[in-house]
Amino acid sequence: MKRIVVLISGSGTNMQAIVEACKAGRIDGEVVAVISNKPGVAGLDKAERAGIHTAVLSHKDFPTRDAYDVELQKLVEEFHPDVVVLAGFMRILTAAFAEHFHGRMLNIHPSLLPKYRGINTHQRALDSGDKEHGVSVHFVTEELDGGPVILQARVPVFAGDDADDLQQRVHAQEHRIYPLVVQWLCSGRLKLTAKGAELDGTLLGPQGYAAD
Ligand SMILES: Nc1nc2c(c(=O)[nH]1)N[C@@H](CN(C=O)c1ccc(C(=O)N[C@@H](CCC(=O)O)C(=O)O)cc1)CN2
Ligand SMILES: NCC(=O)N[C@@H]1O[C@H](COP(=O)([O-])[O-])[C@@H](O)[C@H]1O
Repeated sequence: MKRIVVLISGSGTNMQAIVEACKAGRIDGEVVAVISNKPGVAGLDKAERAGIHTAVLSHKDFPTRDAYDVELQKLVEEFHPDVVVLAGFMRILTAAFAEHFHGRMLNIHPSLLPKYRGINTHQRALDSGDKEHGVSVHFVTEELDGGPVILQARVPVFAGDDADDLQQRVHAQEHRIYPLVVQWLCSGRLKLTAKGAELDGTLLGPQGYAAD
């Protein structure tokens, strides 16, 4: 049973999907802690209702990004994680933090990477007139949203959509694919090697696993 620590900054619906998958036996793991950089967010309530230890470490209490990440790394390690999951965690992590958890830290990003790294992805897709949008799960490296992509899911963009419409459509796919990838990592099927992301020993393409 792998130990999973989830980092959040907001509503925590992806964290909840992973917790539910663990409890249902679809992930060979247990979420042992949920840590937020923001106090009072709904994701903390969701975790507490699920009986999961929560902690808040506010970046506003630290003079630099490096100082924050040193403390965040100590806090995360208190729970002896096998896997660290970023689930709407809205802080850019330092190279030292990313390296410390190299190969065992995942992120979910609301775009079809490499398109739209960073934030505000739904509006950017709308502004570009994209007819397709989606979500990517990737390993976390120093390069922001640049780590090897593991799995993507696509959603259509309809005329009249606004950013909230896209967010809801993307969220539904996130809750479907993130638990899958977390299980691949927990079960040992997924590894980050010098060649990139490998699933069952097969190197994944630049946009991750392709079912067909
Ligand atoms: N070194 C890395 N850090 C992080 C990665 C990563 O791949 N490498 N993924 C992000 C998650 N993310 C998008 O998926 C993301 C989160 C936050 C930001 C950002 O610009 N944050 C600002 C603050 C924004 C805010 O508070 O609303 C900042 O940190 O100054 C961009 C992308 C997590 N970290
Ligand atoms: N750049 C990171 C980013 O924007 N991540 C996005 O934040 C949301 C968190 O929702 P949740 O808190 O309900 O899981 C998710 O849509 C995730 O893709």
